[in-house]
Parts: sequence; structure tokens; C-alpha cells
Amino acid sequence: MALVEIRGLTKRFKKGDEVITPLESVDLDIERGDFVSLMGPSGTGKSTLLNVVAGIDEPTAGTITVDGTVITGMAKGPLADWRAAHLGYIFQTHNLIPVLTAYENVELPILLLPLSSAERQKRVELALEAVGLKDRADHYPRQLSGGQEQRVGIARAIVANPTIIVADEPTGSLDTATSLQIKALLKQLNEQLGMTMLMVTHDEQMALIATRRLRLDNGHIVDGVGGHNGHAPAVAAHT
Ligand SMILES: Nc1ncnc2c1ncn2[C@@H]1O[C@H](COP(=O)(O)OP(=O)(O)OP(=O)(O)O)[C@@H](O)[C@H]1O
Repeated sequence: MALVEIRGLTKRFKKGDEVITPLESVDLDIERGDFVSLMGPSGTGKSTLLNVVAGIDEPTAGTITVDGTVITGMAKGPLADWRAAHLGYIFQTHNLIPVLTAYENVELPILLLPLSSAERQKRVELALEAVGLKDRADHYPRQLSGGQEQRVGIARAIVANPTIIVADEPTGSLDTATSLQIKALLKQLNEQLGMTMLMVTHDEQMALIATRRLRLDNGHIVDGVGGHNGHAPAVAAHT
């Protein structure tokens, strides 16, 4: 069984009289340790797919199973608990809380988890270390560069040691040099810490760090490049 199994995923939106179906019966498997990039024209439903996988948006039809747990149709409370323990989200803009330090921003998502304060401290320190910012723990977002802020956002996404990390254009608002650093960091998290990732990007160069490259067009995943963990060639559909 794949780590993430998406079956018959359909998402429909109504805009006045118009019905938009960005996702139409999408099937996809993501294996543990995969780094999947998702590209495609603007407005095709990439963010919608990410948000449904993240349990933020409800699909119109279909199921998503993550590590054996069916998250579609879950009640709000249990779904929030599931997200806190299993899902890391990297946003295009870091969304840090300005009045909290880097340390406190990273700690925020695990305050919901049943951890001792010593364990919590250990996890925050490890996450800040993984993104190379242990020495900036006491800095506020305004005292950090754009790239450092995004690193804190990444530390926040990995602090719970989630089952899967989703990233929506993680370098979309960074300059070229900073994008390269974030690109290297994400690759390292996948290769060295084995983190499973699903990343939406418009940047071909960014997509190249993925072990599996997919495109979304007209409601369907139309092609795949690479294979699970970079091995055998794979198509986008479930295998
Ligand atoms: N909450 C919503 N209500 C109505 N329509 C929506 C909603 N969210 C998304 N859409 C529509 O669904 C379609 C897909 O949107 P989505 O943001 O997923 O595309 P995208 O591929 O991520 O685009 P981009 O590359 O520009 O970020 C768009 O036509 C969008 O307008």
C-alpha cells in the first residue's frame, strides 16, 4: 500500500451559474520517501489538490488515504488532530507570526500535540538545526531575511516529523539566489531525512529536484517523469 493513495478524487466549485471542475477522478499513489513535483498551467487545480491532500479542503468525491488512515469524510476535530501530527505545510509566503520569535513560530504547531516540554524543546531545536537557523532562535521575523523567514516556515512544517509535507510554490516569492538555497534544503530534507513531499511549482528548475514529476491539466494528471524514489519510470496514475 502506498503512503498516500488518492482514488477518484473530484473537486467541483460553483461560481454563480458556472461549475468548475479542477480535479476529475484523479488517481495517484505517493510512496514513502517520494519527492513529487506538480506543475501545470495556472488555474488547473494544483493548489486545490494540495489542499485536499492536506485535509484543508473537502473533495466533492473520492478518497484520500494517508498511511492507512482515510482522511476524507473525517469530522473537523479528528481531522485537525490528524493534521497536527501528520501534515507539514510550506506556504509560498512563510506566514510567520510577527510577534513570535523564530523558536516560538516553530513551536506553535506542536503545542497541540501531547508532548512533554522537554520533548517539545528538543523537536524545535532539531527543526531549527535542520534548516541551519539554530543561532537565530530568538530573532523575530522582522530581524530575518526573506530566505531565513522561509527557512523558519520550513522548520515549522517539519517540527512534528510529519508523515507528508506539502509545499505550495515554496520559492515563488524569493529571489534566484535564495531560491537556490531553499531548493537545496528541500532536496536535503528528502534525501537525508527521508521526508515525503508533494510540491506545487511553476519553476522547471525547482521541479528537477523531485524524484517524480507530474503535470495537472484539464482535471487530470497527464504525465509523469521519473519514478518512485527516482527509480523505475512511472506514470502518474496509481500503480
Ligand atoms: N474556493 C473556491 N471557490 C471557487 N472556485 C475556486 C476556489 N478555489 C479554487 N477555485 C477555482 O478552481 C480552479 C483551480 O484553482 P487552483 O488555485 O487550485 O489552481 P492552481 O493550478 O493552483 O493555479 P495557480 O498556478 O495560478 O496557483 C481555479 O479556476 C479557481 O478559480
